[in-house]
Amino acid sequence: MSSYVKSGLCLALAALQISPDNSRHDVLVEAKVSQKVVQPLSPSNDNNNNKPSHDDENAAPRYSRTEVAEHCHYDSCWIVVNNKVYDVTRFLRQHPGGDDIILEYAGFDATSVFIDKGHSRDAYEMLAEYFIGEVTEKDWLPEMNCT
Ligand code: HEM
Repeated sequence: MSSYVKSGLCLALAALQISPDNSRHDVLVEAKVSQKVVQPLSPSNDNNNNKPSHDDENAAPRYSRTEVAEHCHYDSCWIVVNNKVYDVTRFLRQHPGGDDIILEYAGFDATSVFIDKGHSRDAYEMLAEYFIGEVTEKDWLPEMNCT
């Protein structure tokens, strides 16, 4: 698939808020259908309780899921895990599970798959190195437990 076509596809799926494996879609639809605001769960730090403050000028950059979806390429690969945005472009070639498996989720929410694969503590620590910001509050999804 050409990168031009893939870009378009990523953006279209992002507009519909659908992950490649559809795993996080139900959560969002359920939250919207029940007209409940998704709990404003803070993207907690892996050390926990480092809640972002809106007044904090040094707060991490915020990205909408549509912005994240633009980074769905080998040359620019962002993923979301628990409402945090990671630029894992530099890591693709180092990934023990191969680059393809991450690229499937490039531009998308990879929370379920990252956690379900049972990554080690080391993997979580590595992930933290690629943190670049947080998802904008309107696009937050309920967090999943990492343990
Ligand atoms: C995007 C979703 C991802 C998927 C689906 C995925 C999947 C996998 C799989 C299947 C393995 C096992 C490889 C094997 O048995 O040989 C693995 C291992 C590993 N992955 Fe990922 N991975 C993802 C993202 C990441 C990210 C973003 C990082 C860190 C920045 C990472 C770090 C590691 C590490 C360190 C291992 C070695 C085993 C461990 O320490 O847990 N992975 N991954």
